[in-house]
Amino acid sequence: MSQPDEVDVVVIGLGPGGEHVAASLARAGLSVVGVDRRLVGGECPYFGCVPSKMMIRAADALAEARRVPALGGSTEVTADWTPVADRIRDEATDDWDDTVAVKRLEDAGARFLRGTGRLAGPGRVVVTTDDGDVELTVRRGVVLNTGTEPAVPPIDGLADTPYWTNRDAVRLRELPTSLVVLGGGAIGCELAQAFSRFGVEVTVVEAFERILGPEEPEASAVVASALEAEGISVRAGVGVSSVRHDGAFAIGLADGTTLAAQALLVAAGRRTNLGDVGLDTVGGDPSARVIDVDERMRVAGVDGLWAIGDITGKGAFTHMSMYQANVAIRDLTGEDGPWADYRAVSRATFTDPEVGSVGMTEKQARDAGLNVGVGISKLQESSRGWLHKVGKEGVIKVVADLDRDVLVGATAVGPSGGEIIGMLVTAIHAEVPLATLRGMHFAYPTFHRAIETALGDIS
Ligand SMILES: Cc1cc2nc3c(=O)[nH]c(=O)nc-3n(C[C@H](O)[C@H](O)[C@H](O)COP(=O)(O)OP(=O)(O)OC[C@H]3O[C@@H](n4cnc5c(N)ncnc54)[C@H](O)[C@@H]3O)c2cc1C
Ligand SMILES: NC(=O)c1ccc[n+]([C@@H]2O[C@H](COP(=O)([O-])OP(=O)(O)OC[C@H]3O[C@@H](n4cnc5c(N)ncnc54)[C@H](O)[C@@H]3O)[C@@H](O)[C@H]2O)c1
Repeated sequence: MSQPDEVDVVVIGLGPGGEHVAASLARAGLSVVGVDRRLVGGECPYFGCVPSKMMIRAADALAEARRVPALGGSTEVTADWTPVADRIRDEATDDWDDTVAVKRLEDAGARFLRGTGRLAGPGRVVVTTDDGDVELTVRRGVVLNTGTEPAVPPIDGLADTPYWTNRDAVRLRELPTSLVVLGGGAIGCELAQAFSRFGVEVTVVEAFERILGPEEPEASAVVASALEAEGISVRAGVGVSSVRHDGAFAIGLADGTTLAAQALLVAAGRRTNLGDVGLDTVGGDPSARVIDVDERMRVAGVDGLWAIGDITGKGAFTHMSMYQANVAIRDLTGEDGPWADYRAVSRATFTDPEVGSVGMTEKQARDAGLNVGVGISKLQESSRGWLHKVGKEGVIKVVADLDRDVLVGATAVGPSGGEIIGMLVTAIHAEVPLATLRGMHFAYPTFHRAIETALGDIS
């Protein structure tokens, strides 16, 4: 190992946020090294949001075409996976090649090292590359953005089988005839519906009592019945107890039944990449599942260390990684905030119907001891829902803190649920009084007009 290089900032892990931090700080004139052992940009562009949303866009187009007979004519829909597989390769991932992203980073003025980065004591980082170890001394700080890997539960026999994770699912050239999806979270539900719409026979197995566990129960119910109406079998409240593969999968469930399928997709959550980043060398806890950060994204109790993205446990979303990146950039460049605030974190799950949500669920608000009021309206009972006819099911649920007279949480399930939620994000973020919200204009006949009904229902 040669003499350590001295730099201002090292970013270990270049997910969406880490890439943004490295490029922005380099553009601001700091000397920056960005380190990634896989692809610059992380999970989202290559294995996550982007390829999955391309699959979903195509699947939704097929579903809309199949709805034509109920509304105005006839269609014959022949699904073809080839354009989707091609688009993922050509437009999204460059066939899982990050040359463009590396050039973008280097053009911003950062140095890129492909390898595994590890803290090696205060102000020191060692990067293990194919050409040996590179030692770096850091003047200003290290930013961790090491993200997650798919979690694979310790199920009898599973490890010895050719199961897929999201990283395999987005690379498929050809679809299986049948698929079991282990896990009914966001990944499981989104991909289950996309594959089903391309003709795959899909079963979702979810150990918790309902799919989309972090969402409101009303959202889980609407999505579960939409999936079932399309022919997806949803087995909630039962875990997978064994997996065997002998040409095809035999998946044993805890209730004694066995499912047969050509393919198995494991979508059972994520494992944070924190075990091998050398947290122990700076006084951190190497066995921590998530890393504690303050409002400036500084790691609690460790000088000169910032963390952003999924590893902070504040919400495993690209927009969270980018939000926290901007906070860390402000702190590292000596700006005066604004600092991180998580009251109005929003998310969209791109099932059809879509689930948009923000802030607290009713249960979270009650557990927090708030004086809770809840209002609900059903999209299918709104004018727009009635007009929409097929695919009209949905629900708006708002959760209010009656003592403060503001909303603290909301869910919008239905066509464009992820867009409808936008105004409720503003309401919660800006703490708009309920009386002000109730006095607004809501255009007729929009889906978001159902929010007015939900506000009127709060009790
Ligand atoms: C199928 C799927 C669909 C998704 N859809 C959405 C969506 O629609 N909307 C949304 O907001 N979010 C979505 N997500 C979540 C989103 O992908 C992540 O929240 C996002 O990528 C942010 O992650 P991150 O910044 O923490 O890092 P990641 O994207 O996980 O990147 C971390 C990077 O660090 C690197 N790394 C790890 N350890 C080291 C080390 N020691 N040294 C060097 N490099 C290292 C990894 O190689 C990786 O490139 C989806 C995820 C999946 C899997
Ligand atoms: N649209 C989006 O924003 C989007 C889309 C996909 C993923 N994501 C992010 O990625 C994260 C990971 O997604 P995910 O769906 O993998 O995780 P998740 O934790 O949300 O869901 C995993 C599900 O698997 C179930 N499970 C675990 N072990 C099981 C077993 N042995 N048998 C049956 N079920 C089992 C869990 O009960 C859980 O419901 C999400 O938390 C989300 O933040 C976001």
